[in-house]
Amino acid sequence: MLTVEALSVEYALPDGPLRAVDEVSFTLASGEALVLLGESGSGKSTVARACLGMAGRGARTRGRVLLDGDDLLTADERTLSRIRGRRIGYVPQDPSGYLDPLRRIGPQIAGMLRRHRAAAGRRAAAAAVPGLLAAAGVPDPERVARAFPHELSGGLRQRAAVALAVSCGPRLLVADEPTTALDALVRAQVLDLLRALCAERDLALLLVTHDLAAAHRIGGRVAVLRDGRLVRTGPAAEVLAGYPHPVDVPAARPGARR
Ligand SMILES: Nc1ncnc2c1ncn2[C@@H]1O[C@H](COP(=O)(O)OP(=O)(O)OP(=O)(O)O)[C@@H](O)[C@H]1O
Repeated sequence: MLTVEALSVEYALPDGPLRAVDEVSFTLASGEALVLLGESGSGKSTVARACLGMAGRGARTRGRVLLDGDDLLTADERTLSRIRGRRIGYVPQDPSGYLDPLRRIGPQIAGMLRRHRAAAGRRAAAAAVPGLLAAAGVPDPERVARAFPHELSGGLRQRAAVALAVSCGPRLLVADEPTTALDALVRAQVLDLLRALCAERDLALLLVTHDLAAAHRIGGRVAVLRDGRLVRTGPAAEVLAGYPHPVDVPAARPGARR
C-alpha cells in the first residue's frame, strides 16, 4: 500500500547541501506496523514528512513515495490536501501544535469530516464525533467534544489527536514520536491504542521513534535509520534483539485512561 523507493532528501543549507535521507526504501502493507527507529538527526522525521507529501519547500527529493500507486513526491498541493486526512492520518509528537487551540475538540473533528465529505452534512458530522472519540479510548466523549485542547490532560489531548487522525478512515497512519511528551503509563496506553486501531481497521502504521521501549511495544517490523540510511529492517523481535533491552513501560491497566 505504501512503497518508498530510493527516497533521498537534501536540504539546502548556507554552507552546502545536507543529505538528510539517503536512498531509503521500504514497503508497508495494510494492517502492518513499521517502526522507523533512529537517533536524533538520523532522518526519521524527514522520511515521515515525505510520506505525508510534506518534504518541505527547501528540500530536494529523489525517488518515489507511492500511496496505492499515487506518488506523493510529485502530486500537486490540491491533490495532497485531499489525500492528507482522508487517505493518510497524521499523529504528531505534540498535539498542541496540531489541534487548533481556539476551537473545541468536537467541531475540529466534525470540520475534518465535512472537509473530506466523510459525513453527510453538519448534523451527521457532529453526531459522529462522540463515537470517534470513544474509539480512541476517550472516556466521557461528550464532555471532551465540548472541551478546548488546553482543558485536557496530555494523554486525552493525544487521544483526541488520534481520533482526528483516523476520523475520515485513512488507510495509513503516520505517527511522529507520538508519545515523547507523555509520561510512561500514558505512553504505553497511547501505543497500545495505535496498535489496536491498526489491527481493527486494517490500517497501516508508520511510527517514528527514538525510543526502544516504544518499538518493543508496537512490534511489527522495525527499520533502523542511521545518518539518513536504512541500516537494518526486519521483524521487531529480531532487529531489537541486537539492542540493550529497555526498561519496559508499565502494562496498561484495562480501563485506566488518562
Ligand atoms: N527543514 C529543514 N531544513 C534543513 N535541515 C533540516 C530540516 N529538517 C531536518 N533537517 C536536518 O536533516 C537531518 C535529519 O533531521 P530529521 O528531523 O529528519 O531527523 P530525526 O531523526 O527525526 O531527528 P529528531 O528525532 O531529532 O527529530 C538533521 O541533520 C536536521 O538538522
